[in-house]
Amino acid sequence: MKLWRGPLRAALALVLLPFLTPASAVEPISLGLAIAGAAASALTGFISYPRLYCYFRECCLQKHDRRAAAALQEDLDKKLFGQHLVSRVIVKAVKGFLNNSNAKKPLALSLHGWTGTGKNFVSKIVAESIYKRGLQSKYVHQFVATLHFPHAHSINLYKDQLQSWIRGNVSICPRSLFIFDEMDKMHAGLIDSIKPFLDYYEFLDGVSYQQAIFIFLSNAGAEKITEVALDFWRNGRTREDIQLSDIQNALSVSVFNNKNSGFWHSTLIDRNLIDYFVPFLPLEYKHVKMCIRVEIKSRGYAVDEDILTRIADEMTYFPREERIYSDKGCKTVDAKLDYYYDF
Ligand SMILES: Nc1ncnc2c1ncn2[C@@H]1O[C@H](COP(=O)(O)OP(=O)(O)OP(=O)(O)O)[C@@H](O)[C@H]1O
Repeated sequence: MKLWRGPLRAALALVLLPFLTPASAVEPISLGLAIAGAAASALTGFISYPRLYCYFRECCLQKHDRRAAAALQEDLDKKLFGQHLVSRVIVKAVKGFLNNSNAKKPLALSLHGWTGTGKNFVSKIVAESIYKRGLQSKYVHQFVATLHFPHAHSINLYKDQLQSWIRGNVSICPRSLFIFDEMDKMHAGLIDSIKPFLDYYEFLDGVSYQQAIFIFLSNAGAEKITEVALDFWRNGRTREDIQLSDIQNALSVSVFNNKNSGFWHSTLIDRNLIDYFVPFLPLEYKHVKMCIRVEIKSRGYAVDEDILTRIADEMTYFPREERIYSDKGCKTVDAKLDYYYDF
């Protein structure tokens, strides 16, 4: 209870002072001064205990980093389906980074995969593991290429804006999280403007970026990932046999050479500033069913197995002959539920 001693004692003095002193002995001025002093002392005591203060108000570096790493593992294990590589890489990368007080560069993760396979979902889980308010946190910043950087002719303006947004936000909070969605729709060259922030500099103009986290999301490379997954399937090997080394190099090369990737010939890849390329495997029928089940439960309804199967059957699957992978992943599951359940 050491934490409380300072502010508590001051607050107690504030309340008890008029009762402990004979009424006649307390002049209005000294009473006023005493009250002001006690209030100030209580306030400074309160503010000087960051943990307590941050319990009520959001702070940079809010969660204890070890707790954040444990929460991340737990959430991914519980909520993410069919992505053994993702869970493994994200937990290792984020945990290692959060626990390293001497990081030489910010953490940069590039998430790739088919639509609806969980890239945004995982970014949200990462954000929530670090900041209680997750994506709503003032230290988490999300950019969507088609929304924030729509015009090719404004690329120089976007480069300046992007740099000053990042510089400004990291100056306020070193443990800022930046999420770039739709990288495959970003104009080539734009993302290179943030290269200095991802590099191994201790300080740039007095600001250190070494505690920041950058996450890039993209559909680029999805074909490559599917190719590997299909190869395993056709050779009778399980999905869980796929190792990161079976995909990662081919993925980074394909993203680098893909004119529509936003990373086309990017110096971020060229200079090895992306720490991990994280492959999201296409989701199978059984994973779609798991998503539907979660969605039904989250709406507070009893699971009707017939409806669940019907919705999963309605989704479309590829390749045309084998029909193994959902072409929308788990996207649109919630919309289909609205049709079957009379909410
Ligand atoms: N692997 C998964 N495990 C559990 N739920 C998932 C998974 N993938 C997707 N979902 C569910 O589907 C929703 C949509 O997925 P999400 O937005 O993460 O897809 P995405 O990969 O970002 O797609 P896009 O490339 O189109 O942006 C999620 O909010 C989540 O509810």
